[in-house]
Amino acid sequence: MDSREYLNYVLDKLQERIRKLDDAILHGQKEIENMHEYYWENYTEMDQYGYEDFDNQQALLGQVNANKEKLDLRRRFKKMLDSPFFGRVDFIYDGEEEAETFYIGIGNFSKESGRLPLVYDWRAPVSSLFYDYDKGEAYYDAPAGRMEGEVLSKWQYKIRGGKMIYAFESDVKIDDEVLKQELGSHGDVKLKNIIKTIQKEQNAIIRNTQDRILAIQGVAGSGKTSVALHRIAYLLYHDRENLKSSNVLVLSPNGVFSDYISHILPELGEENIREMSFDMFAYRELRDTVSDCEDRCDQIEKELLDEKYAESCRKKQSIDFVLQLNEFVLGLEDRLMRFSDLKYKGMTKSERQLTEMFYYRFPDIPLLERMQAVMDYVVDEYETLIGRDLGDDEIEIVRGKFMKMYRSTDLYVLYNWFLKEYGYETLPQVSYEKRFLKYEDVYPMLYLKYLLKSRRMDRNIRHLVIDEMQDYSYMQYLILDKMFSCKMTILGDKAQTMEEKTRDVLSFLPRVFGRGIRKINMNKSYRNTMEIASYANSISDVSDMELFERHGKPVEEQTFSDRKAALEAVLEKLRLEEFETAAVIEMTQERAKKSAAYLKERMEELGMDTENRFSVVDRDSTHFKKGLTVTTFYLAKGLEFDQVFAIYTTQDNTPLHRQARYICATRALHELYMYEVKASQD
Ligand SMILES: Nc1ncnc2c1ncn2[C@@H]1O[C@H](COP(=O)(O)OP(=O)(O)OP(=O)(O)O)[C@@H](O)[C@H]1O
Repeated sequence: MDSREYLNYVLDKLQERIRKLDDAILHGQKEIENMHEYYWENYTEMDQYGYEDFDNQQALLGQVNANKEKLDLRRRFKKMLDSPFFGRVDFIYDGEEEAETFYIGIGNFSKESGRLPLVYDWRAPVSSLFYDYDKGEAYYDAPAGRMEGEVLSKWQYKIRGGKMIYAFESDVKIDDEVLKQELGSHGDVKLKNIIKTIQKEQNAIIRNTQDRILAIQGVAGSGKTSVALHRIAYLLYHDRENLKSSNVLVLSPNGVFSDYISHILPELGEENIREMSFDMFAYRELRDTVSDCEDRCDQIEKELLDEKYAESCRKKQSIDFVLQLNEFVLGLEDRLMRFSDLKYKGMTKSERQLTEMFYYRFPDIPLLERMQAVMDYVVDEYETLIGRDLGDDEIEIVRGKFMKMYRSTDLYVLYNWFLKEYGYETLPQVSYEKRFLKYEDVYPMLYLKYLLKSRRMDRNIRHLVIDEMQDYSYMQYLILDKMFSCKMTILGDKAQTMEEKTRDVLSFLPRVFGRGIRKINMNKSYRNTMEIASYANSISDVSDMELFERHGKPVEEQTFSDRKAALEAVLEKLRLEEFETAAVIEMTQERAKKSAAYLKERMEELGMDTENRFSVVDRDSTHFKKGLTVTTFYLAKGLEFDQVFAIYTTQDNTPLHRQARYICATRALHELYMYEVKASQD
């Protein structure tokens, strides 16, 4: 059967299965309704122990789940009606006479459940032949062992609306053609799935299951984020027993980024995963100590204005600072405690007895939790003696007596002791409501917290993805190591560090996570045209980057006498009819705000649709929209746009500004405009 016939055959079978599923789902829904009805009619008469009630509930739950599975399946098959497969491999197993044909698509599909697939999921073992080999000897690893043989041919297809647009036998060159088409297209607003064109080096990362921690240093646009998400989809597919979407957490830079990537997993047939920014997590963890904290955006804005500020921040995240905190906590054992005799009704313990217990019975319990352990022990002993449990009120009184033996349990106060002792400027001594923590102190305080109290690790998380790894400090990694002992995919690009110097976290990660970490480099860039990538690299002295051969317009550099003139030029060059996305990227929030106001007004004057095709992305934004986005370089990180207009002033010439320009430039897919504003005005 040739591939067109095969397509029709698969479409036919898909329709058939969808029809069957429709019936089964309807039947299931009726069943659920009947069960509900039965329950409400009979529940007063159900046996007094609740067994029947329980059985009914279980049966209902079972039916609901079964129906949900069918609904998911139907959704997948309906999606497959549009494009059931995109690839094919003809493979002859060693020792066999005839080749077998494997069609590859977004999900598995067979005529009936349990039958051999007509289409194989791109994550199935056999599908790796498609990504890893051209014609010739090949193998894949199946659950039963290694399957060796020869790839006789490989095909690629474009199918839309169930119609074959093209089909050709592919070799390396044509592979590149397809990739070029994919990369050259505009029409996607958010990050797209890349299953049709996953490259060999990317596939190795996606299918890596043996390493506990995978750290990927990849140049801008090399597909790190895409690969990390496809890797999660792959792991979910292969380890369904142990890994559910809810077990995966992405530490992402901000809410817009989360939205930008949010559809990929659902598109690949998986449920979405949880995401969170580390700053948000830190803020939540410190909420009972301080009433508010600065975040990374505040810090970058300050660093742009004052280079010295950056220095002080860096100092407080350094290895030396960590060592000082460790040393401080060692000394704190004595300094923090003031033991005294304890007496409550018949419960008595001398100062000496309590001291001994504190130091010798529970030495491994973190300092701020140890007194509770001593108390539990003493109370337990007393309750056995009197033959009854103490009431809640009594326990509270006893707890008060024990806790008084700490000079302070307030993390804010203890951190201040540390700052004073080691010669740093201390925090103002104010009440909780007025405690506002600068960004430079957020993670040191959190680190101190975890030295003094056991960390509350989320056991439910089995895989952690850390994107933009270069933005996390040594101290932040130590905290992450204390919180999570699960598998991790860590990815980033040292050239995109948002500081004056690039930060190569791979140099210290093994020190934090131990030897179980596997480092991988991705040097080929796919996002930008060659013109844009070469321009960007010249800003940041990046030289070890391989560029994908795709050409576009030259980068336009222009200097303007004032901001208004630059923004007018943006309006002139903006081509929202042709492109889906464009961005004006500014250095600071304040400037982004002003430019956004100007642009919005002017776009309205020009009759453009600002309601649907204009948005401002600031630190509170949670959505990424099509059209023109006005934002700052630090929020644009990780995103991409068809047209990018970077706007900066002549005075923006610190190393950090240079880094910022690099980040702006690498966001552009097709066209890049670098606009310098001459005057010192903002
Ligand atoms: N194999 C591929 N096939 C098709 N497109 C790809 C492939 N690899 C990467 N791309 C595209 O390249 C662009 C960059 O991908 P992605 O955002 O994942 O890279 P990144 O390394 O995380 O980038 P950055 O660090 O610069 O934000 C995206 O448009 C993505 O779809």
